[in-house]
Formats: sequence, structure tokens, C-alpha cells
Amino acid sequence: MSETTTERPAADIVFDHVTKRYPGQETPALDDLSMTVPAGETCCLVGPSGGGKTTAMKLVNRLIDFESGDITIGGNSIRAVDVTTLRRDIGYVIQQVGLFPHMTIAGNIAVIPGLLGWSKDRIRKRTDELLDLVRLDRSFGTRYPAQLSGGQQQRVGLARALAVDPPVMLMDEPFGALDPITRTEIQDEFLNLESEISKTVIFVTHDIDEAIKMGDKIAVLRQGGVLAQYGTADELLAHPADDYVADFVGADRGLKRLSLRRMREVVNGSAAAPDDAPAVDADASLRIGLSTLFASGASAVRVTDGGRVLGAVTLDQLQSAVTRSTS
Ligand SMILES: Nc1ncnc2c1ncn2[C@@H]1O[C@H](COP(=O)(O)OP(=O)(O)OP(=O)(O)O)[C@@H](O)[C@H]1O
Repeated sequence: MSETTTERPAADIVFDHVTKRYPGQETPALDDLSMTVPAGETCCLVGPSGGGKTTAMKLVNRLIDFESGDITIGGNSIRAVDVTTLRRDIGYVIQQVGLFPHMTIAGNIAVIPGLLGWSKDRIRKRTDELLDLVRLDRSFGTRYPAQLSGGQQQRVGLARALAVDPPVMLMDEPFGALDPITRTEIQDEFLNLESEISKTVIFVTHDIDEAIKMGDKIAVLRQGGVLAQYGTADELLAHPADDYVADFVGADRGLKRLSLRRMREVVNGSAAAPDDAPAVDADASLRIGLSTLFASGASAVRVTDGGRVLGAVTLDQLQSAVTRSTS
């Protein structure tokens, strides 16, 4: 990263027996939540409406207070830190974006650096760097939010949250209001961006497919704010803790698990593909491989990597991957 950023390392987030009960509510919104989000990982919170996802997230930057348990970031209790300092170290991205309409895009991105007293030159360099990072032309800096599409505004929201390189990011249905194409595009870009910058992310979503795609780990909450299961997408899909989680991840969990694996992981280098075999890229998912196989009616697909044929994958091999995934 350039001199304009502070290159702060990511920090783990630990929920330690956290319970939140809103005044006047009989049942807790969050009930004895304990889990660790390791530094640099993304944890997706999923669950039914009212299951406590947003509450869990807003506890982390103390937008909501809690009575029992503790939350630590990098080993420090969030209650021991001054709230303004805490929030400056936490990027916050929400569905409604919340850009200031009367300020330019550059002005919006520069809000926190400005509060921190950065020089004009440093802010300008950082703004350009962030616009590049979220793939917006630098000329957007002089526009106003109303002159941008929803997807572009969401990119600005992301750039603003990343401005001072916070170790932690909280994202509350950040791409929920976008059309499916823009959503996929911005999800892919965020995944790319995450591989360049190390952040610990808590990401709330209603969409299990989004959680599978974006999360290193997924926390499934149930009504009453109880953690039903916490694990990788693969663990949840292969071994759901109970019927509730199995239902939540979907009856097609075997197929979903195929989306997590690449053709290059199962290709048999010594097997020759039949002449009529359709080609599938080595980095395509097994799900794409299966779909290609079904669509063509061939007995195997040819797996290619930049024009080079790596070998073949048969229906049997894909089927055994499905069987393993549901056992
Ligand atoms: N300010 C509040 N006062 C009282 N109860 C609240 C308040 N905010 C949330 N709740 C209750 O706490 C529970 C958890 O709400 P929360 O918003 O965290 O759920 P959620 O999983 O994010 O839901 P959604 O997916 O609908 O956004 C719900 O029963 C909700 O009604």
C-alpha cells in the first residue's frame, strides 16, 4: 500500500457470552453469543428476520449497548476504548449507503481523514487511491451522490469506510439494494479487494448464497438470537448441526457445496477426455462442470487451463463429490 495509508493489521473479534435484551422485550435479541472471527476473515451473519443479526453487528461499534458478556477486538474490550476512537477503527457500510448529499464524492470519502486532521495533499492522494480501489473513475470525485447510480454510490460507501484503513469492517446488507448483475459484480470486486487488503469483516445478509460466496465463516442465528451453528460454508453444507440449519442452507446443499470446489481439484490428469467432451475452465466450479455435462449429454468434460488440457472429469467423479458432500 502507498504512504497515504497506515497499513494497520487486521484484528480478531471475539464475542464472549454476549447477551442483549432490549427494554420491554421478553426474549433476548441475542442470547449468550460466543464466537471468534479470526483476524483477516469475513464472518457472514445469517438467520431469520428478527434473529439478532443487526443487533450483533451494532454491538461491535457500540451503536447498541449490551449488559452481559464482552466483545474484544485484538484482545481489547470494546468497552475499554473511547467510543469515538473505537468507531474510527471500524469501517461501517450499510445498505442505504448514507452519503452526505450536499458533499462531493471526494468530500464524502474524506470525512474521517478530515476529522483526523490529515493534510489536503494526503487526503487527495488517498481519495484517488480509494476511487481506484473500488474501480470508480477519479473524475467521480467532483460529482455529487445524486449523480451516481446505486451501485456507484455503494462503491463510494465502501471507499469511505476504507478511508483510514480500519482493521475491522461492519457491513449490514451492503449489496442488498442492488440489481443482481451489479450485486454479483460488486461482490466479486469486494472479494478481490479483500485479497489485497486484510480486514476482519462482519457481514450481515439475508441471502445464504451471498454468505456462502462472501464468508470465510458463516454464523447461523435462529429466532431469539441463539447461535445455531458457526463454521465454514463447507462445514455447514456438509454437516448442518440440526434440521433448522439444514433447512436454512437449503435442500440443494449438495449442489451448493459443488459451487465451493474448482474443477482443477478433481481433474484426473491421466484420463483422456472423449472427442465430444465439452471444455470447462479449470477454475470453474464443479457445479458449472455438472451443468455443462448435463447440457451436452457427453460422458465427461475436458478441463482446460489457458488452452492447455489438464484431463477429464466424468459424471461419476462429480457424483461422488455430491455424495461426499451430503454424507
Ligand atoms: N430498538 C429496539 N427495541 C426493542 N426491540 C428491538 C430493537 N431493535 C431490535 N429489536 C428486536 O430485537 C430482535 C432482533 O432484531 P435485529 O434487528 O437484530 O434482527 P435481524 O436479524 O437483524 O432482523 P432483520 O433481518 O429483519 O433485519 C427482534 O425481535 C427485534 O424486534
